[in-house]
Amino acid sequence: VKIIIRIFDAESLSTSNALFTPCLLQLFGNGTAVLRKSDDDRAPQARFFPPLQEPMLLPGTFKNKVAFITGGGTGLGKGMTFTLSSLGAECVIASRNLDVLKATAEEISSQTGNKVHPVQCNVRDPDSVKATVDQMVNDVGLPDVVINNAAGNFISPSERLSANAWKAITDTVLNGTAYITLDIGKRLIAAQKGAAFLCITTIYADSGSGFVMPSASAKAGVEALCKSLVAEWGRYGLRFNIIQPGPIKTKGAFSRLDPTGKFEKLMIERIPVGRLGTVGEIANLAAYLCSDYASWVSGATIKIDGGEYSFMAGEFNSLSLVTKEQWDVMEAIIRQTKGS
Ligand SMILES: CCC/C=C/C=C/C(=O)SCCNC(=O)CCNC(=O)[C@H](O)C(C)(C)COP(=O)(O)OP(=O)(O)OC[C@H]1O[C@@H](n2cnc3c(N)ncnc32)[C@H](O)[C@@H]1OP(=O)(O)O
Ligand SMILES: NC(=O)C1=CN([C@@H]2O[C@H](COP(=O)(O)OP(=O)(O)OC[C@H]3O[C@@H](n4cnc5c(N)ncnc54)[C@H](OP(=O)(O)O)[C@@H]3O)[C@@H](O)[C@H]2O)C=CC1
Repeated sequence: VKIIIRIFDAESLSTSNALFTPCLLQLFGNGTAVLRKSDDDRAPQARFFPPLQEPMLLPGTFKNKVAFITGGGTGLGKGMTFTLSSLGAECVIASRNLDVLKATAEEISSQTGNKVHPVQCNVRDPDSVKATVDQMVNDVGLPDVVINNAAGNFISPSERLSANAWKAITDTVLNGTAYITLDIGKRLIAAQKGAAFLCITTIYADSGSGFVMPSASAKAGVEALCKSLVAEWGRYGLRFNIIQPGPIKTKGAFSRLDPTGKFEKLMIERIPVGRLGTVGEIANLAAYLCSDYASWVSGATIKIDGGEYSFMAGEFNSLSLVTKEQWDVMEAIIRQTKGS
């Protein structure tokens, strides 16, 4: 990309045509205008990749199973709860806002006919976690499925973060996952009961990411926690897997990560599939990983991001935004070049 900018900056290409402006964003903006048929929220190729949302597993896959989902009242957690409940699970959803949990539980159980239990829980507080798990054990017993989905996040330059901002995110994401996993795990081990654990992290758990530094640090820690327990707790009948979603337009995430709405377009431009992911797509993958069809899957980390991570990783992948006319110009320059 740097090469192209230099080329377009060259005097030999001096022109008023905006296509040759020496500005990365403008270059990409023009490329996008070419790619986009309209100003909707999908690129044209998205028509090849329709999001199928309905539960894909067989009805009854989770019959007689209990699933515990943190953050199950909203967004992806709500979607996973709906799918598991549709497939027969009795779900327990836990987060801080009991009114939201109650509304979600009512909505889902009325659609699926299976009970959903709302339990207030602050995963940052180990005593609250213990009380929540006590209540679940009392109401429905120990879970067969545990999904660590609750999270906190917001974009901010790291130099603006207070110690408490770091703590709010890392306590929720990393410590919260640890408190839930240790509490439920110990009880499962004592009861000699197997279970499938799933952690929802994100694609930047691998790479780190500026402007969400506490979240990136905590999500990487969650992945290390999971992978450690794959090895250590397999002998107790416990398996652990990780889903790394790319961008999915939930209110919780996008209100904090794209507060002006300007970033969404940029995300779609770098997603090869040409659209954001959907809640139903995450829910189907989660259901599979937590089902007995995935009994032999432990220690898997699955990216579900429409190819965004690969796109961002490749040095020259942004060239996919260069138009045919721009390629004609560049090819001519390259072919004229002789020697080094
Ligand atoms: C796009 C592809 C990849 C996407 C990945 C997505 C990952 C996600 O995790 S999305 C999930 C988003 N959902 C949530 O965050 C839901 C829960 N969030 C919250 O409850 C809040 O946003 C928060 C995390 C801030 C926690 O709220 P709480 O009421 O407990 O804390 P506060 O007292 O409000 O804040 C704690 C300290 O953080 C400072 N702070 C808050 N917002 C900002 C900000 N925008 N910039 C800088 N600092 C902020 C706040 O001032 C507090 O610090 P202090 O003043 O020092 O006490
Ligand atoms: N949407 C996206 O683009 C992506 C999301 N993710 C991950 O997906 C998961 C779900 O995010 P999403 O659905 O988008 O966002 P939401 O904000 O809807 O979900 C976060 C949930 O966590 C709960 N939560 C937050 N803090 C606590 C706490 N201290 N104790 C208990 N529960 C808490 C919230 O409920 P309450 O406020 O009631 O406590 C909320 O239900 C997260 O792990 C996120 O990191 C990963 C990649 C991309």
